[in-house]
Amino acid sequence: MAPTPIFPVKVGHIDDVQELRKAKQSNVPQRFVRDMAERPELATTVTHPSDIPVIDLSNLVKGGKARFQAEILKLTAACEEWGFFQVINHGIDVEVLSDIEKMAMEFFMLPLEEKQKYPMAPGTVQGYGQAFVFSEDQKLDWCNMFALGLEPHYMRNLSLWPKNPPTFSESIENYSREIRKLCKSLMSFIAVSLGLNKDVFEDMFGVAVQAVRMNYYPACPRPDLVMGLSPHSDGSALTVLQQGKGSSVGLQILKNNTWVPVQPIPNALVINIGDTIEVLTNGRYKSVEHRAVTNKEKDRLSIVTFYAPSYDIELGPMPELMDEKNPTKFRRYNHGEYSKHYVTNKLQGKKTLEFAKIHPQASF
Ligand SMILES: O=C(O)CCC(=O)C(=O)O
Ligand SMILES: [Fe+2]
Repeated sequence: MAPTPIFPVKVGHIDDVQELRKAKQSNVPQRFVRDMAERPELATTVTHPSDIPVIDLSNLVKGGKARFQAEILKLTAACEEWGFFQVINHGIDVEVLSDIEKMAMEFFMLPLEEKQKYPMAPGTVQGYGQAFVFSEDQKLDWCNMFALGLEPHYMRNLSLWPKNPPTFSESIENYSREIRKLCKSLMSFIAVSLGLNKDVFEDMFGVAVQAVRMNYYPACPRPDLVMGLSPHSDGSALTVLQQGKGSSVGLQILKNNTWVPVQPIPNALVINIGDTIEVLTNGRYKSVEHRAVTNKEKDRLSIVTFYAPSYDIELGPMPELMDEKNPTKFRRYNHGEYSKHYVTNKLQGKKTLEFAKIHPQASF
């Protein structure tokens, strides 16, 4: 079952951040100003970019036994300790990556009236606007999004694309096909890293759902007061994130209570573990909270693909990964229901995973 819109929701007036940027004001409207505790504290963020693991996919795909084993160990550590890594030598043509970026920027640079022909309704992540806004008093992110729920039949959703010239359809089709291949291959290596059969996820997921979201963060006069994208974990199994060339550094992940920026590596893709893998592995690999911050001078683009099981699939921790010392932490549930829960709640750290958590009963 695919996520369905919920109505009616009163979200109040939502300023378009690109239009605010064009107006060149030195301040930001109150609805974007975070309460003290939620402000990004840009000055105190650590910068150890080299800490975030880098996985060389070529070692896994064609590396020979020794290199394969060594890279699998790196992957295990990356998933266990970080939940995030950057993948290099992923085999995706740089043109495929640059095409989608170009196309996304062309879209965001269209006049507002054009973009608003594809409005994002509350409770869906489809079209242009601000997702995850559900009340009039909710603070807004300094971000514009354009999202396409691609599922397996993504052509259907391409009609959303303005003008839809063949090159646009082609770029997004190529991109999605390549990212799907990458996700399948990463899922198989993740299975191996857990000591499982390499096809276990592929067999379990059915026809995997894929959605792409393009996030555009215009430069902001007060990056210290606003959030580009609120802290959250992803509801997917795996997320593939492309940071736009020449964009400002904006993605940060929460590690040991500190926000660590992810420095873009040219042509690398950022991968992160989503809630679904956390559930399947009974918490061995965790989805990690992340957020985006803005920059005073530079804008930023990210293109994000969420890869998840088919909506009909029932999920829960895998028996192979549980034992007496590691009893079940999550209940079984239908993945479509989880997705619906995810898109109909505001982004708030790892709160959405509460949906699946089992809280041990006090025994009497
Ligand atoms: O723009 C980014 O780097 C973060 C995007 C993200 O986390 C998301 O779209 O889920
Ligand atoms: Fe995310």
